[in-house]
Amino acid sequence: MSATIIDGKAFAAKVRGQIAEQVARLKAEKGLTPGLAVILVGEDPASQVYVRNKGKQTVEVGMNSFEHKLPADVPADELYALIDKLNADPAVHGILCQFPVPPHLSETEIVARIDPAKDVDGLHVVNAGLLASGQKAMVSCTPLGCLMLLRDQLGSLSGLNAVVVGRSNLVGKPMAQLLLRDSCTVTIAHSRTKDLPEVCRRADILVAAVGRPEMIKGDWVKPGATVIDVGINRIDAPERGEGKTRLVGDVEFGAASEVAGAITPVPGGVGPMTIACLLANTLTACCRANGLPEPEGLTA
Ligand SMILES: Nc1nc(=O)c2c([nH]1)NC[C@@H]1CN(c3ccc(C(=O)N[C@@H](CCC(=O)O)C(=O)O)cc3)C=[N+]21
Repeated sequence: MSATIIDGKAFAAKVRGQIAEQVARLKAEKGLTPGLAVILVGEDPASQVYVRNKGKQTVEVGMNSFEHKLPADVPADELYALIDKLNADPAVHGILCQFPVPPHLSETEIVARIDPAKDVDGLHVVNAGLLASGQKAMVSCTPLGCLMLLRDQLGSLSGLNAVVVGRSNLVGKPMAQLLLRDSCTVTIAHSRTKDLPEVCRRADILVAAVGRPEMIKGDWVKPGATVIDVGINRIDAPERGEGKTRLVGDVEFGAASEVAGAITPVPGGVGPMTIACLLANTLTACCRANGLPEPEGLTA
């Protein structure tokens, strides 16, 4: 038996199409253009690529993209002054500071400085609290993207056993909250979990977000389960030639896809959904800021 491969790239393109339609309507009917500000500190090459892709896709769906590049040694005060300015700017509906930042800056303090209503990463404690207490929040892009893929694949998630491996504030914890909200029975597991393979084997929905290449083995997967692989790990690929690398997930894809009912690949799975949901969150923030109804099909 071979699993359905969930095409996150195609699904993300569809979501971006829906966003573009709603952005066009917002412009025509209300004269509003959603705006996303992205702050990049320093010149990390991988971050530069991500930020460029985000900017490109933001413009493609008809939104305004504001990029702010700061030197690696920017004093914290200057960064905060920029965030304050963006918080106060009515043309900016979403603010994202690309992580990681240089060690003299604190990610926690940066996130705390962003207006929760503009926190399209969903990292502010106010958003974490709103989500946990079942209220309207900004939800982290990656878990939101995973939820969209799961709903598309399974329809109702009600009553299913979901196991989330990983407990980060960015993915594991908000993912668990969203699954709980969709009436799953949720287990949050992690690297210290006793009998992790056994816990994973009980999962109808298995979300892997540990950041360790191919840690989740094929025989940890329940036959027919839906597997969402959040990991994006670059590993050496000497078989492709000297010095070459390739991307793998947190799941041993080959073996798992023999057992699972459906599985996301890496690349082409969750990654593209993360950026699509960043745009979705920016549209949502714009609607909320202007007292308009929530965009359709793009929120948790
Ligand atoms: N404040 C903040 N928020 C973030 O959401 C954030 C961040 N900082 N820092 C870096 C990570 C990483 N991240 C990715 C988004 C999309 C892909 C993606 O689209 N990946 C493609 C291609 C990957 C490739 O070819 O390199 C795929 O999986 O198919 C990957 C990684 C968002 N991040």
